[in-house]
Amino acid sequence: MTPNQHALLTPQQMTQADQAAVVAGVPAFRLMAAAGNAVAEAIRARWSKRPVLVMAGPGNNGGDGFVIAEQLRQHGWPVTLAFMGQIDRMSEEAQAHAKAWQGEWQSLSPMQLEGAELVVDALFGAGLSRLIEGVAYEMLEAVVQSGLPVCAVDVPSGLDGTTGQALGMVAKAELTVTFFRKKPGHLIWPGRFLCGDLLLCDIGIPESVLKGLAINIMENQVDLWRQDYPWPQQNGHKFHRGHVLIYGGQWITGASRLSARASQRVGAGLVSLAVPEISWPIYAASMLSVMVKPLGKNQSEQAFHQVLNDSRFNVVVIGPGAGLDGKDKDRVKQAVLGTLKCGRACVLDADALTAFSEQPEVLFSAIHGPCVLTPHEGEFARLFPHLSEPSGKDKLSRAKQAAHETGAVVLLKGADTIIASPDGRAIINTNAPAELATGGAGDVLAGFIAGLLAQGMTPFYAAAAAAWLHGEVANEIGVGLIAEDLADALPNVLQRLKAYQD
Ligand SMILES: NC(=O)C1=CN([C@@H]2O[C@H](COP(=O)(O)OP(=O)(O)OC[C@H]3O[C@@H](n4cnc5c(N)ncnc54)[C@H](O)[C@@H]3O)[C@@H](O)[C@H]2O)[C@@H](O)CC1
Ligand SMILES: [K+]
Repeated sequence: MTPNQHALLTPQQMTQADQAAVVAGVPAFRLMAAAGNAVAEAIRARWSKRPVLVMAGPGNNGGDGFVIAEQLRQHGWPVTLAFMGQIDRMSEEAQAHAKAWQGEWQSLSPMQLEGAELVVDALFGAGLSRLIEGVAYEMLEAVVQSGLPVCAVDVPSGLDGTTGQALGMVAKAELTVTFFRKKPGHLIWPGRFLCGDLLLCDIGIPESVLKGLAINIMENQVDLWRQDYPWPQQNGHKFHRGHVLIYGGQWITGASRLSARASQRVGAGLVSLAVPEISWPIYAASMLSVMVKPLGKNQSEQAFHQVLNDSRFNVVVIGPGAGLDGKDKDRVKQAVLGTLKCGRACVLDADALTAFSEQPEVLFSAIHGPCVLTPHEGEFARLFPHLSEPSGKDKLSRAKQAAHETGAVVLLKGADTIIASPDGRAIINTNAPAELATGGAGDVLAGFIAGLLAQGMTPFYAAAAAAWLHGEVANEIGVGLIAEDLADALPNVLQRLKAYQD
């Protein structure tokens, strides 16, 4: 991935960026001044003049705090500065800014909240290295209890900038001001919630420093995959736009139909559904431009393999409504293994994942080609029990590890959907509204991914583009959304995307 404005830097990479900027000739003192000034400006833009408590910690986050305190004081704000640490053990630039602070400071204590109407949280930022304990814990706890608005500098103190997890205690911010690039922890829950509104400020770090950082985490934005987006070509033909084959179940017939419509809407040239003969009339009666293939009377576990022999199908979707009862489960497993064996690109969702929960390694060892797994947390836990939530591992690491172990692109769903590639890259999706948590939305997502894969996008970018489109259509529809609406709202979103592209 080419690092751009959507690159996400871990706190360690941010520190490297900071050091590289200094090497490139930007004095550390100036960076800190710019950071503090940016926060002070954001505070003045958001809040009216009021008594403010600035909590400054022992590192450079605290250094920023001294700059903010002085800036606000110069603009006539009543400022109390509560410091935790030793000035003479701070970095040179932080010491210089601490000396430039014209007021007094007191040792950090919850007592200082008395009379404050705003709290600036500059205790710990990128340098947080352990659980919040002791006086810092008591202070943050008192801030939470006070209910006062908080402006966090870089990250709310106690929030791990890499994982989005709280280490001990975090006071939720109303506004978080960060610098140069966002961090993954700003976007992953609960981090996204704890940051409140996030403001990204330029503090004079040159873009060139990005080249020296091995950046492999990005926020999902159009610029990431717009070059690869498969717009229909004037001289194109439906056979150039791929043919998606979707496995339909016997009992739950809506799910795979939602996937089919989504694949069509996102531009697949042709879409076919392979369904049990007994359910064929239901499928066939409700689909017009989707071809519906009956899987034969006996519906043996091999029936799907015969359909797969047709090499025009270049992408296969298995899972939505596939079924897990009785023989269904074996049929689903055989369909998945057959698809993987013949090297077809595939999207495996829902029942296709759960079908392997007793023997996930059978699935994993069969994956050799382009494959996207789209679990929600429950399905993920069944396939990767060692990586499930109680493991204590954060969502980004879990998705990355799962991609590494399986060789598939793993799209781990949620408000902060993560798309992880086996090569270590990851994209965090941020545009999904709460309305998307509704039955059938995942089936639509699987269809979007398959439709993009069929048109030649790579699995990683197909999954990213699909997740973004999915969020965007949901935002367009808003409250009252049901899964049926999603595919049909896509044309508007695609037209806007195309206009932006042109
Ligand atoms: N990276 C950049 O480009 C810039 C960074 N700046 C600021 O510098 C910050 C990073 O500074 P530092 O690397 O000094 O790190 P921090 O200021 O975040 O904290 C490091 C200090 O906190 C202590 N500490 C860590 N976790 C603790 C815990 N749980 N309890 C008690 N003490 C703990 C460490 O021992 C160390 O003394 C950024 O977050 C940002 O606010 C800005 O000044 C300007 C530029
Ligand atoms: K902070």
